[in-house]
Formats: sequence, structure tokens, C-alpha cells
Amino acid sequence: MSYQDEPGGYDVGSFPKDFSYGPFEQNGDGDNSSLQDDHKPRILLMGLRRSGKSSIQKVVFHKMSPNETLFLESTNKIVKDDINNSSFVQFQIWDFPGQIDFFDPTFDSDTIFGGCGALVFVIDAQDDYMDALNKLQLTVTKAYRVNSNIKFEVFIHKVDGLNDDYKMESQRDIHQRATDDLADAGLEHVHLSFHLTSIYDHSIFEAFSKVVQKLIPQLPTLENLLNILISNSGIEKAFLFDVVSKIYIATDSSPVDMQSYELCCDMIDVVIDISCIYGMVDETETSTFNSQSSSLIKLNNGTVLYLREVNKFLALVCILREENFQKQGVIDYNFLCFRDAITQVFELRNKCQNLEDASPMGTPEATNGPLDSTISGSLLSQTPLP
Ligand SMILES: Nc1nc2c(ncn2[C@@H]2O[C@H](COP(=O)(O)OP(=O)(O)OP(=O)(O)O)[C@@H](O)[C@H]2O)c(=O)[nH]1
Repeated sequence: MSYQDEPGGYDVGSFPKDFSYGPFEQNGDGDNSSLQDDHKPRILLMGLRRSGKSSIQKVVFHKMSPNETLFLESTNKIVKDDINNSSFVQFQIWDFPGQIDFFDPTFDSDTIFGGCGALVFVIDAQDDYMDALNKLQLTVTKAYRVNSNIKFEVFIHKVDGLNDDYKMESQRDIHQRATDDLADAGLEHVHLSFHLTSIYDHSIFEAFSKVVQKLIPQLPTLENLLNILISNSGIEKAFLFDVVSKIYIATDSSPVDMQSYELCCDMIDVVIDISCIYGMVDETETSTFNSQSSSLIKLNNGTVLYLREVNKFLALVCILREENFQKQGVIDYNFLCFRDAITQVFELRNKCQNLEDASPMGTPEATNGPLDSTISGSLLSQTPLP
């Protein structure tokens, strides 16, 4: 998909109707034929019963409000969910029942772990986590034997009920025990990433952003483009957001602080809400946002939030000082170059995919380097802010 293919931009006015996440299907554990056909990267959600797996999936990808998750029923078979909301963010989430038994003969670990990109293991931090740690060790051992490329992500979840000291202590303890357990199993070289999460704040979106980013091969290119954009435009921080889920698929290489991320998420909510209420000029209109759409919020601390649409699903949200926004023309010009560059990355990705489909030996990375430098070159040539 290129930007030009989506001339109308995304349609905030008809958001709930148009922004579904593709087919939602429930597969029984034994339904492996359709599983093998699917080549999208896969994220597995595993953990003990009631640890919060389905809640995470519903809140992040289906806009369910956290309070509604209280009424979710227990999952009793693998639930497969296609996430197709942009060219970069294409994957499947498989939500597993808590009581899954790896030794059950119907559990086909080769199929399940074979095509898996990331395994998210959810631990309920408000409960005794010893059983969860045993299950984590069993899961990682089993999965790693089948597929050593899996990224293992541990969500220390439901931390909203814990005070800061206890949160840190639990994280340290879980980290220590989990790595010790792996060392006992002879897997000391396997890397686990830990995240403190809760569906009641932005931490779950931030953690999922990091999981998804690891599955995007073009991430270094995107980061590079964002670095060039901010350094030439007087911007302090820039996020490339997937608007529907509010996960950021890339940011510049300066550290992310949670408050900035929350501000940007809130801005997306404001823009979408305002557009839904006031965006429609007449009833026949279906699209309220287009390539000219943007939004600007000035905060009372001298900071400006600036949002621009990149394509139907992606938005760039920047944080900058008010005095640097005086040269808005330069920022806008640099943004257009950035958007063109992103379009080229999309196009290259599609080309590589077509090549890969045509020849099983196709290597997308082979063409990534030269294009990356061409894009960077075109952006670098723009006038930096004085
Ligand atoms: N306090 C708090 N509760 C949460 C959080 N996430 C989920 N829950 C609650 O935890 C309970 C269990 O959530 P589920 O999503 O059904 O758990 P699950 O892991 O899918 O459970 P199974 O399907 O049985 O494996 C629900 O009542 C949720 O409201 C969280 O971040 N904080």
C-alpha cells in the first residue's frame, strides 16, 4: 500500500464501521490446516488462567474498555485474531487457554511455535507467581526447542494494584527467578524481556508497541527517517503511530518517557473524537480526514503537540518547543519529504514481498540498504532549522 493508493486518508467519521481488524475466527486446537497456510508473523499470548491474556488482546486491539474485561469468559480454545491495520503492522495474535497442556498429543508444538515471531507470557503480579514461573520455564523450553528465533516477552501484569516499591521488587524477583530457572534448564543464553503492564493505563500499549516493533524488519529504516526528521525540524520527540491501536511502530532514537507517550496517545483520542463529532460537513460525506489534515495543541508549559497523517493508518505525532514551531513551513516541508520516504519504504516492502512470493530464495534485506540511503539522502538535503 502506498500513500497515493489512499488519497482520502483515513475516515475518522466512520471509524467503528471501517476499522475492523479483519476476520475474527476461533480455531479448535486440532484445526491445523488453516494455521499452516498463514505466513503472517504470529504473536502468541500465553500464561496461567485469569492472568489477563484475553483482556490485553481486547483492550489493545478491539477498543474494549478495561472495565468491560471483568465480564470476559474464560478462553477454552485457541483464539486466532488477524491484525491487518497497516502495511507494517500485519500479524496474528493467538490467545491460548490458560490450562493448555503441552503434553497433550493434540498440541502440535511444531505448527504452533514454528511460525511464531513473539511469545508473550502473561504473569498476574497480584497473585502468587510461583506456578506461573514454572509454566514460563516449561513454555520457553518447549518453544525454544522448536524455534530458536522466537522473541520471549514477559508481561508482569495487573501492576495497577501495586505500589511502586512492590512493583519494582516483584519485577526484580520474577526476573531473577525466571533467568535462574532457564539456566537450570541449560538455556541461560535465551533472552527474556520484561515489561510491567496494566490495562488500566498506557503501559500495556507501550509494552505491545515494543513487542510489535521487534517484528518489523524495516524498523531501523523508520527510526533513521525519524531521526533525520527531528534533527532537521527542531522537534524533540516523534512517534509514528498506528492510529487504530495507538501502538507506536517506531520512534526516534532518544529515550521514550511514558508521559510523552501518554500525551501523544491522548492527542490521537482528542483528534478522533473531535473529528467524529464535528468533522462531517454533510451526511453524505464519508471521509473527514485527508492528506491535508493535521492537528496542533499548545500546552501551557511552552510545548506544542503536532499531528499529521502519514497514510490511512499511520500518523506522525511530534512534541516540540513552541519557539521551534515558529518555522512551521520548514517543519511541514520536512514532513512531506518524510511522508514520501515512508511511502517508498512501503513500496519496497511490497516489491520484496512479491519477489519473495515469486522465488523462495528472495531476500528482502538485499534491497533494503541502497534504498535506505537514498531516502535518507533526500531528507538530509532539506534546510535544517537555524
Ligand atoms: N486489576 C487488573 N485486572 C485485570 C487486568 N487485566 C485483566 N484483568 C482482569 O483479570 C481477569 C481475567 O482476565 P482474562 O483476560 O479473562 O484472563 P485470561 O488470561 O484470558 O483467562 P483464561 O481465558 O481463563 O486463560 C478479568 O477479570 C480482568 O478484568 C489488569 O491490568 N489489572
